Amino acid sequence: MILELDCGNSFIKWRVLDSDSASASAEGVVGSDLALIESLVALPGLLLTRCRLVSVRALEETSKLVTALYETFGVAVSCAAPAREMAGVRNGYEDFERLGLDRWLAMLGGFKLARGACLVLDFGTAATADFITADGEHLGGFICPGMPLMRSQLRTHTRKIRYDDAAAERALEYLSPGRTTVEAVERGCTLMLRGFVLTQLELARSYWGDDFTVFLTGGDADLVSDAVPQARLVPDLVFVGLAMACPLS
Ligand SMILES: Nc1ncnc2c1ncn2[C@@H]1O[C@H](COP(=O)(O)OP(=O)(O)O)[C@@H](O)[C@H]1O
Ligand SMILES: CC(C)(COP(=O)(O)O)[C@@H](O)C(=O)NCCC(=O)O
Ligand SMILES: [K+]
Repeated sequence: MILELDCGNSFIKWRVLDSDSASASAEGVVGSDLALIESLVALPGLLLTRCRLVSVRALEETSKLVTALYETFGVAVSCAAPAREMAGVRNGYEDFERLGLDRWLAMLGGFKLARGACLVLDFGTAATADFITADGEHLGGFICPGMPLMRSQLRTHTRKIRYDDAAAERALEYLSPGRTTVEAVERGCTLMLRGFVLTQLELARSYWGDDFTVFLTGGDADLVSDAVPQARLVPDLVFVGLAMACPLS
């Protein structure tokens, strides 16, 4: 069985593939290395043969996790690394190693699925947009605060914005003007994300007309999907790219 990990700034997304790689036999989202190991240990009949991982965390933090996986499961870990070019996509950053690896893998996955120009939008701790032309040239992208960061900035820098997760979830059933603090903040931040999406779409249209594919991924992709009915919602887009960047044979 193959373990796949996507270590973002807030959460580790994991899944276990059967050895034929065809289907995920288990998956989850956890907040720490320890919680990951616990979830995996609790799986009946787990026999890991390989592991591939992408991380946007500090090298030291990632190394710790790699060591813990080796010590617990005896599994060697293959980590995605930056590249100037891969699978027909050319990294557009001045310094290719500085492009977030989750962005890079989502781009590889998107370009493979679209077989043409694409706009890849990822809604995690940060919200990111990346533009790839039909011949695989990465034009660059944009980074702005995602939902978790917008919330926590408001909370940290005001005296009176405080509410719990359950209230936050209820507040997002509608997007009409808020009549409580939680509604005003949750809906306001959601509209910021949607505004971000619409601006990226406008730019993509100015480059490619209607001839491009939009991908939505990341934990908060659902919050914006209504605003882009033509988009492909692909929650595991980073994992699609991870398999391309870390082939295991
Ligand atoms: N099952 C889930 N577990 C945890 N967070 C989730 C889940 N579904 C959606 N989210 C939301 O996704 C966001 C984090 O997205 P994610 O792509 O995991 O971020 P990152 O890659 O930066 O760690 C949070 O705002 C969180 O509330
Ligand atoms: C932009 C990001 C913070 C997004 O991280 P995430 O929200 O997925 O945790 C990450 O891709 C990153 O650290 N990138 C390096 C900076 C860059 O891409 O320019
Ligand atoms: K991510």
